[in-house]
Amino acid sequence: MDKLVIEGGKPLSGSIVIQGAKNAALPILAACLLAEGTSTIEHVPRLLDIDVMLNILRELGCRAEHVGDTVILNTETAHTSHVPESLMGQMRSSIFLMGPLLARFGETQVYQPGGCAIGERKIDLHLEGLQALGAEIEEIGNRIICRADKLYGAEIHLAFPSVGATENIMMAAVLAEGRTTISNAAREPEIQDLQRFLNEMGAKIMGAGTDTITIEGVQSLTPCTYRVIPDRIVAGTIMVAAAATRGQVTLLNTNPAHLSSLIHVLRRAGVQIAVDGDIIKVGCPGRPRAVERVVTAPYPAFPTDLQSQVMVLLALADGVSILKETIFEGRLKHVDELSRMGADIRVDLNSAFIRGVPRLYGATVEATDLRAGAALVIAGLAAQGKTIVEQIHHIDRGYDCIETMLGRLGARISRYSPVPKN
Ligand SMILES: CC(=O)N[C@H]1[C@@H](OP(=O)(O)OP(=O)(O)OC[C@H]2O[C@@H](n3ccc(=O)[nH]c3=O)[C@H](O)[C@@H]2O)O[C@H](CO)[C@@H](O)[C@@H]1O
Ligand SMILES: C=C(OP(=O)(O)O)C(=O)O
Repeated sequence: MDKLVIEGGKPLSGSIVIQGAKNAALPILAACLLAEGTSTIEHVPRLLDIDVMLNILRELGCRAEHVGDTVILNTETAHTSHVPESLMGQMRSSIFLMGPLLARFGETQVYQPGGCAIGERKIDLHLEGLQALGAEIEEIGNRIICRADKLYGAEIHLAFPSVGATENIMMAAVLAEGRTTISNAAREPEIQDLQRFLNEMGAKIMGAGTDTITIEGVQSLTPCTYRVIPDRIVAGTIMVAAAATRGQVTLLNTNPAHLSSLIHVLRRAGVQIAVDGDIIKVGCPGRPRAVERVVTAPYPAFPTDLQSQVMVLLALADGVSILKETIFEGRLKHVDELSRMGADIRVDLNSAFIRGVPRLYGATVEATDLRAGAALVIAGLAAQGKTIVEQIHHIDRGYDCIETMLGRLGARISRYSPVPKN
């Protein structure tokens, strides 16, 4: 198993171009199935999750190439709507295939998706949405069989603004007969990106970015060329790393509007941030201040995917902060690892009470999930001494060579791969 070895204590400095968004690219790649032919998707990061998505698409009969950051995907040859269990289990985003496969083939067989162990992560809202469009769903153990000779537009109210359920319903409804309305829809920027992509293929969708999305079904879609938005979570991770190491970093190719809740929190912590078009400059010359209360919630509120990274900054801040996680019930596992590095954090239910310490100390720690892993890397960069982060396959799901990216900013970080046995 690969590990990251970090010599901490060096402020990050320099500039960096932000990769394309994993959480936008994954549903867009699945949505390519809706149009038979070759789509070209640009700005697709090179990540484990993207590899898994492309492998699933190949298994379905598509031809997929990932050259640089461009994916060329021919879906014309797709011949099955059955996703193998072993591939479904490799990530959460495999569930995005359900809507497009149902819309294209009139039936699909999938399994419960895998992914990071950050909570129960049910898929009931996905299934209820597809049922409302006319699908019959049979669950046999882990297996889910979904059938609909035809899909019909419907009014769907989500009990919770689930990102994945909103996207799956959009993808299924796009070829349904009539109008679908999703109320209490998720408003994340990745949903707006999916709307833009589907509309580019000929769909008629309005309202992404608000809590009501309207989809007028169309007969067919045409493949297109599309560029994925920048990854706001990777950008946010770098911003926090710059602040935690008291460095000075310029981020290029960002969408600052997508980061406004983080920018607000960082400014409250005393971090200096300047925004100019798609450029964000972050500097933190002194010790950050505690932030009384940060609560994760659906967009545009503070994102759960940046909770663990910001915890590291608050662990080093002057004073006591409270960080409350409201999206995933199991997303505070990094607290134990940060405590091993000297952080003073107490967890009560879904809230972390963080008493800032002047410094963290290097230790051997384990990434328990993707963003927890990113947080431990930030902690290692800011800490005194050597940190070894294990189980970094989680990090590789979402960051395109994190060590190269941080190395360009002056970080002393390297990947250790065990020598293969003969
Ligand atoms: C690939 C992708 O885009 N992943 C993101 C997506 O995940 P994902 O789409 O899985 O997140 P959701 O918004 O669906 O989940 C949010 C909450 O709703 C619950 N829920 C969800 C669906 C459902 O059918 N039933 C149900 O109860 C989940 O258990 C969780 O507690 O949004 C999350 C919340 O912003 C992010 O952390 C993930 O990075
Ligand atoms: C939780 C995440 O991803 P996924 O939904 O793919 O598990 C994430 O990107 O932080």
